[in-house]
Amino acid sequence: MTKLSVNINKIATLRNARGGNRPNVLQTALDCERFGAQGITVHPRPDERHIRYQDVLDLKPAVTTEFNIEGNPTPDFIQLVLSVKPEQVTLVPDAPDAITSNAGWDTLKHKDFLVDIIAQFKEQGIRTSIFVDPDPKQVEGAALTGTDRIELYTEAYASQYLADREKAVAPYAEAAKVALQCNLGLNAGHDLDLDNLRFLKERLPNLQEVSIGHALVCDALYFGLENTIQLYLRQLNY
Ligand SMILES: CC(=O)[C@@H](O)[C@H](O)COP(=O)(O)O
Ligand SMILES: NCC(=O)COP(=O)(O)O
Repeated sequence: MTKLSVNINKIATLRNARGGNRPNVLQTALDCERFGAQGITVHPRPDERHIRYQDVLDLKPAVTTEFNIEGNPTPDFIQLVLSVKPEQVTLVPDAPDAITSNAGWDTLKHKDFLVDIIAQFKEQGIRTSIFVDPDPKQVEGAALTGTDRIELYTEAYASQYLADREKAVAPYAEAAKVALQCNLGLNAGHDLDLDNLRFLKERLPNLQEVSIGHALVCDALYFGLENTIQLYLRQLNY
Protein backbone atom coordinates (compact mmCIF):
# COMPACT_ATOMS: atom_id res chain seq x y z
CA MET A 1 0.00 0.00 0.00
CA THR A 2 1.18 3.55 -0.74
CA LYS A 3 1.38 5.74 2.36
CA LEU A 4 0.21 9.37 2.45
CA SER A 5 2.64 11.81 4.06
CA VAL A 6 1.04 15.25 4.44
CA ASN A 7 3.41 18.14 3.80
CA ILE A 8 2.45 20.96 6.18
CA ASN A 9 4.65 23.70 4.68
CA LYS A 10 1.62 25.75 3.65
CA ILE A 11 0.10 25.63 7.11
CA ALA A 12 3.27 27.39 8.23
CA THR A 13 2.97 29.84 5.33
CA LEU A 14 -0.46 30.90 6.62
CA ARG A 15 0.78 31.08 10.21
CA ASN A 16 3.74 33.27 9.25
CA ALA A 17 1.53 35.65 7.26
CA ARG A 18 0.27 37.29 10.49
CA GLY A 19 3.27 36.73 12.71
CA GLY A 20 1.35 34.83 15.37
CA ASN A 21 0.69 31.14 16.01
CA ARG A 22 -2.55 30.66 14.09
CA PRO A 23 -2.97 28.12 12.55
CA ASN A 24 -0.93 26.18 15.08
CA VAL A 25 1.47 24.06 13.00
CA LEU A 26 2.03 21.44 15.70
CA GLN A 27 -1.69 20.99 16.38
CA THR A 28 -2.42 20.79 12.65
CA ALA A 29 0.19 18.04 12.23
CA LEU A 30 -1.37 16.04 15.09
CA ASP A 31 -4.81 16.54 13.59
CA CYS A 32 -3.57 15.36 10.18
CA GLU A 33 -2.39 12.16 11.86
CA ARG A 34 -5.70 11.79 13.70
CA PHE A 35 -7.53 12.23 10.35
CA GLY A 36 -5.53 9.35 8.86
CA ALA A 37 -2.27 10.74 7.48
CA GLN A 38 0.47 8.07 7.68
CA GLY A 39 3.28 10.63 7.79
CA ILE A 40 4.14 14.28 8.23
CA THR A 41 6.55 15.99 5.83
CA VAL A 42 8.24 19.36 6.35
CA HIS A 43 10.71 21.27 4.20
CA PRO A 44 12.59 23.81 6.35
CA ARG A 45 14.11 26.10 3.73
CA PRO A 46 17.13 28.32 4.53
CA ASP A 47 14.98 31.49 4.60
CA GLU A 48 12.40 29.77 6.83
CA ARG A 49 9.66 31.20 4.60
CA HIS A 50 7.26 28.63 6.01
CA ILE A 51 8.53 25.76 8.21
CA ARG A 52 11.04 27.08 10.73
CA TYR A 53 13.83 25.05 12.33
CA GLN A 54 12.01 25.47 15.65
CA ASP A 55 8.90 23.86 14.11
CA VAL A 56 11.00 20.81 13.30
CA LEU A 57 12.27 20.60 16.89
CA ASP A 58 8.70 21.01 18.23
CA LEU A 59 7.26 18.39 15.86
CA LYS A 60 9.76 15.61 16.48
CA PRO A 61 8.58 14.57 20.01
CA ALA A 62 4.91 14.89 19.04
CA VAL A 63 4.62 13.20 15.61
CA THR A 64 3.64 9.54 16.02
CA THR A 65 3.54 8.54 12.35
CA GLU A 66 6.54 8.82 10.01
CA PHE A 67 8.37 12.15 10.20
CA ASN A 68 10.00 13.12 6.88
CA ILE A 69 12.29 16.13 6.70
CA GLU A 70 13.10 17.42 3.21
CA GLY A 71 15.77 19.85 2.18
CA ASN A 72 19.05 20.72 0.55
CA PRO A 73 21.83 19.16 2.68
CA THR A 74 23.51 22.37 3.81
CA PRO A 75 25.56 22.16 7.04
CA ASP A 76 22.70 23.67 9.05
CA PHE A 77 20.20 21.24 7.53
CA ILE A 78 22.47 18.26 8.21
CA GLN A 79 22.95 19.34 11.83
CA LEU A 80 19.18 19.79 12.28
CA VAL A 81 18.35 16.36 10.85
CA LEU A 82 21.07 14.56 12.84
CA SER A 83 19.82 16.22 16.03
CA VAL A 84 16.17 15.36 15.34
CA LYS A 85 16.65 11.89 13.83
CA PRO A 86 13.38 11.63 11.85
CA GLU A 87 12.24 8.36 10.32
CA GLN A 88 13.23 9.70 6.89
CA VAL A 89 15.26 12.51 5.34
CA THR A 90 14.67 13.47 1.72
CA LEU A 91 17.53 15.31 0.03
CA VAL A 92 16.45 17.94 -2.50
CA PRO A 93 18.90 20.01 -4.62
CA ASP A 94 16.98 23.26 -4.22
CA ALA A 95 18.68 26.62 -4.66
CA PRO A 96 18.08 28.83 -1.57
CA ASP A 97 15.95 31.26 -3.61
CA ALA A 98 13.90 28.64 -5.48
CA ILE A 99 10.19 29.47 -5.27
CA THR A 100 9.63 25.72 -4.86
CA SER A 101 11.44 22.49 -5.61
CA ASN A 102 12.17 22.46 -9.32
CA ALA A 103 14.58 19.62 -10.17
CA GLY A 104 15.98 16.33 -9.07
CA TRP A 105 19.62 15.55 -8.27
CA ASP A 106 22.26 14.92 -10.91
CA THR A 107 23.21 11.70 -9.13
CA LEU A 108 26.13 11.07 -11.49
CA LYS A 109 27.74 14.51 -11.10
CA HIS A 110 27.13 14.65 -7.32
CA LYS A 111 27.74 10.98 -6.51
CA ASP A 112 30.66 11.46 -4.09
CA PHE A 113 28.85 14.27 -2.23
CA LEU A 114 25.67 12.22 -1.91
CA VAL A 115 27.53 9.06 -0.83
CA ASP A 116 29.11 10.97 2.07
CA ILE A 117 25.92 12.74 3.19
CA ILE A 118 23.75 9.63 2.90
CA ALA A 119 26.23 7.59 4.94
CA GLN A 120 26.06 10.16 7.76
CA PHE A 121 22.27 9.82 8.00
CA LYS A 122 22.19 6.04 7.64
CA GLU A 123 24.77 5.69 10.42
CA GLN A 124 22.17 7.33 12.70
CA GLY A 125 19.40 4.98 11.56
CA ILE A 126 17.65 7.61 9.43
CA ARG A 127 16.13 6.28 6.21
CA THR A 128 17.35 8.29 3.22
CA SER A 129 15.53 9.30 0.08
CA ILE A 130 16.83 11.52 -2.71
CA PHE A 131 14.75 13.63 -5.07
CA VAL A 132 15.26 12.60 -8.70
CA ASP A 133 13.74 13.17 -12.11
CA PRO A 134 12.19 10.13 -13.85
CA ASP A 135 15.40 9.41 -15.79
CA PRO A 136 16.62 5.79 -15.69
CA LYS A 137 20.26 6.95 -15.71
CA GLN A 138 19.62 9.16 -12.68
CA VAL A 139 17.82 6.34 -10.90
CA GLU A 140 20.73 3.98 -11.58
CA GLY A 141 23.06 6.72 -10.34
CA ALA A 142 20.98 7.05 -7.18
CA ALA A 143 21.51 3.37 -6.44
CA LEU A 144 25.27 3.98 -6.40
CA THR A 145 24.92 6.63 -3.66
CA GLY A 146 23.71 4.10 -1.08
CA THR A 147 20.34 5.78 -0.62
CA ASP A 148 17.48 3.66 0.69
CA ARG A 149 14.87 5.26 -1.55
CA ILE A 150 14.34 7.77 -4.31
CA GLU A 151 11.52 10.28 -4.54
CA LEU A 152 10.36 10.82 -8.11
CA TYR A 153 9.79 14.54 -8.81
CA THR A 154 6.26 14.50 -10.21
CA GLU A 155 5.84 18.09 -11.44
CA ALA A 156 6.20 17.04 -15.11
CA TYR A 157 3.62 14.27 -14.61
CA ALA A 158 1.15 16.65 -12.99
CA SER A 159 1.58 19.37 -15.62
CA GLN A 160 0.98 16.92 -18.50
CA TYR A 161 -1.67 14.78 -16.83
CA LEU A 162 -4.80 16.47 -18.12
CA ALA A 163 -3.50 16.68 -21.68
CA ASP A 164 -2.27 13.09 -22.02
CA ARG A 165 -2.02 10.98 -18.87
CA GLU A 166 -0.53 7.96 -20.60
CA LYS A 167 2.29 10.10 -22.02
CA ALA A 168 2.68 11.83 -18.66
CA VAL A 169 3.06 8.63 -16.64
CA ALA A 170 5.26 6.66 -19.05
CA PRO A 171 8.66 7.96 -17.84
CA TYR A 172 7.61 7.47 -14.23
CA ALA A 173 6.53 3.88 -14.81
CA GLU A 174 9.87 3.19 -16.47
CA ALA A 175 11.80 4.88 -13.65
CA ALA A 176 9.83 2.86 -11.11
CA LYS A 177 10.84 -0.38 -12.86
CA VAL A 178 14.49 0.67 -12.78
CA ALA A 179 14.18 1.53 -9.07
CA LEU A 180 12.81 -1.97 -8.41
CA GLN A 181 15.65 -3.55 -10.42
CA CYS A 182 18.14 -1.49 -8.37
CA ASN A 183 16.51 -2.51 -5.04
CA LEU A 184 15.62 1.12 -4.34
CA GLY A 185 12.55 2.06 -2.33
CA LEU A 186 10.17 4.38 -4.17
CA ASN A 187 8.49 7.62 -3.07
CA ALA A 188 6.93 10.35 -5.22
CA GLY A 189 5.87 13.94 -4.77
CA HIS A 190 5.29 17.49 -6.00
CA ASP A 191 2.02 18.80 -7.48
CA LEU A 192 0.14 15.58 -6.83
CA ASP A 193 -3.58 16.16 -6.30
CA LEU A 194 -7.03 14.55 -6.23
CA ASP A 195 -7.13 14.38 -10.05
CA ASN A 196 -3.77 12.76 -10.77
CA LEU A 197 -2.91 10.69 -7.69
CA ARG A 198 -4.85 7.47 -8.31
CA PHE A 199 -3.51 6.98 -11.87
CA LEU A 200 0.08 7.42 -10.72
CA LYS A 201 -0.38 4.86 -7.96
CA GLU A 202 -1.99 2.38 -10.34
CA ARG A 203 0.94 2.66 -12.77
CA LEU A 204 3.67 2.53 -10.11
CA PRO A 205 2.93 -0.73 -8.21
CA ASN A 206 6.06 -0.36 -6.05
CA LEU A 207 5.18 3.16 -4.89
CA GLN A 208 5.64 3.20 -1.10
CA GLU A 209 4.90 6.81 -0.17
CA VAL A 210 3.54 10.03 -1.64
CA SER A 211 4.15 13.36 0.06
CA ILE A 212 1.48 15.91 -0.76
CA GLY A 213 1.08 19.43 0.53
CA HIS A 214 0.19 22.34 -1.70
CA ALA A 215 -2.89 20.90 -3.44
CA LEU A 216 -4.07 19.14 -0.28
CA VAL A 217 -4.03 22.35 1.76
CA CYS A 218 -5.78 24.21 -1.06
CA ASP A 219 -8.44 21.49 -1.21
CA ALA A 220 -8.88 21.71 2.57
CA LEU A 221 -10.00 25.34 2.19
CA TYR A 222 -13.14 23.99 0.44
CA PHE A 223 -13.60 20.49 1.83
CA GLY A 224 -12.14 20.78 5.32
CA LEU A 225 -8.90 19.16 6.45
CA GLU A 226 -10.35 15.90 7.80
CA ASN A 227 -12.52 15.33 4.74
CA THR A 228 -9.67 16.24 2.40
CA ILE A 229 -7.26 13.76 3.97
CA GLN A 230 -9.94 11.09 3.68
CA LEU A 231 -10.43 12.00 -0.01
CA TYR A 232 -6.68 11.59 -0.66
CA LEU A 233 -6.56 8.31 1.24
CA ARG A 234 -9.47 7.08 -0.87
CA GLN A 235 -7.42 7.76 -4.00
CA LEU A 236 -4.83 5.41 -2.49
CA ASN A 237 -7.48 2.74 -1.83
CA TYR A 238 -7.71 3.11 1.95
C1 LIG B 1 10.42 18.54 -2.58
C2 LIG B 1 9.08 19.01 -2.95
O1 LIG B 1 8.68 18.98 -4.06
C3 LIG B 1 8.23 19.53 -1.92
O2 LIG B 1 8.37 18.71 -0.84
C4 LIG B 1 8.63 20.87 -1.42
O3 LIG B 1 8.60 20.82 -0.02
C5 LIG B 1 7.68 21.92 -1.81
O4 LIG B 1 8.22 23.08 -1.23
P1 LIG B 1 7.26 24.35 -1.00
O5 LIG B 1 6.16 23.91 -0.08
O6 LIG B 1 8.21 25.37 -0.40
O7 LIG B 1 6.73 24.71 -2.36
N1 LIG C 1 7.95 15.95 -1.71
C1 LIG C 1 6.74 16.59 -2.18
C2 LIG C 1 6.03 17.24 -1.04
O1 LIG C 1 6.38 17.03 0.11
C3 LIG C 1 4.89 18.12 -1.30
O2 LIG C 1 4.92 18.71 -2.57
P1 LIG C 1 3.60 19.55 -2.96
O3 LIG C 1 2.43 18.61 -2.85
O4 LIG C 1 3.50 20.69 -1.98
O5 LIG C 1 3.83 20.01 -4.38
